[in-house]
Amino acid sequence: MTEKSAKVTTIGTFDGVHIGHQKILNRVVKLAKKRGFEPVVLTLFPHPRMVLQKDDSIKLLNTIDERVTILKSYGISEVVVKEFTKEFANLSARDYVQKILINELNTKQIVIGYDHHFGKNRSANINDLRLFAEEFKFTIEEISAQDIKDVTVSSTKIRNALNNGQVALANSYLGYNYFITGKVVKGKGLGRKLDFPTANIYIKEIYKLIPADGVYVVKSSFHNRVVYGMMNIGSNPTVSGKGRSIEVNFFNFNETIYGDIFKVEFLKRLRSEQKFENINALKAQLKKDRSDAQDYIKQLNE
Ligand SMILES: Cc1cc2nc3c(=O)[nH]c(=O)nc-3n(C[C@H](O)[C@H](O)[C@H](O)COP(=O)(O)O)c2cc1C
Ligand SMILES: Nc1ncnc2c1ncn2[C@@H]1O[C@H](COP(=O)(O)OP(=O)(O)O)[C@@H](O)[C@H]1O
Repeated sequence: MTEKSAKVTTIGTFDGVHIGHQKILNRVVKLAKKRGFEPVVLTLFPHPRMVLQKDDSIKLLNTIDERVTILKSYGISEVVVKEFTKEFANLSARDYVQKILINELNTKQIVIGYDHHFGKNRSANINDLRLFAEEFKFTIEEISAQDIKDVTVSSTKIRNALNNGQVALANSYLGYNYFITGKVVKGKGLGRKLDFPTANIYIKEIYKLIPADGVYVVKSSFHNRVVYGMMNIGSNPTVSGKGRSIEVNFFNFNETIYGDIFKVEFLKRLRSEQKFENINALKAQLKKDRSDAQDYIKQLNE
């Protein structure tokens, strides 16, 4: 068997991979380059709360596939996703370090926050890690309390912003536009009658956070061409819709896209969802929404 390449490893959930996380990733990438090692992230999935408290109300900013893609886009060469099971939660701190960080990954340097806890019941801390570092011959780069305090963003703040519809604020914390990824499915077939066909987006991951109900300016791409549009999230009260749907009317676009996968980015919130007197009133509002959205896009591209 060939020797595994040496790694600089950081560990965490990194939900959202926001600008605070990006600082840590940059440090990992830089250190790895300096020492000729590979920059690696070890991340756990599902979220411990989903497993230990069987909490399926928990919402995350990224699906696990999105998390891996975004982490790699910041220069991480390998993302190791460890399935968080009850057995995993029961690993002693020592077994976790020896089996996973050393034997599996060949970690030579760990980049970690001063307040990181690990192992069964999260009982071990950075001081324990220092003892393991001597035994297993790796070094530790600690991210200090001050460095962590300097970053005022958090995954929780971003979740709160999105739950309030504040997508522009969320985007400023994320350092990229918040997005969803889903498949185009059949809707009620009313959109085309309104002259506003809408692609209904189905997201299979129930733990993905969907921003607050309302109307948003969005951006996507189709065969490498940028397409803009307007999205409604809600229950379509005017046409007595049931359940929550996510639908986009793309501008200057006329394609049948059922079954296609779309990544859709949120740019700006336009308004709340409303119940209109009748279909004509809804249609008039949709015309105004399109005009507002296009004004915004024009200004964006100036
Ligand atoms: C940008 C946009 C805004 C919308 N706003 C509302 C709204 O405020 N109230 C409402 O009842 N429906 C709203 N709708 C949803 C329409 O009622 C919906 O597109 C129509 O019912 C077609 O549904 P279908 O795609 O399932 O056929 C909106 C749709 C879009 C694309
Ligand atoms: N500009 C457009 N924006 C969104 N979807 C479009 C557009 N032009 C054509 N389509 C197609 O029309 C479908 C939506 O039509 P619609 O009448 O709203 O029916 P349904 O909601 O039942 O699918 C989309 O899934 C897509 O395949």
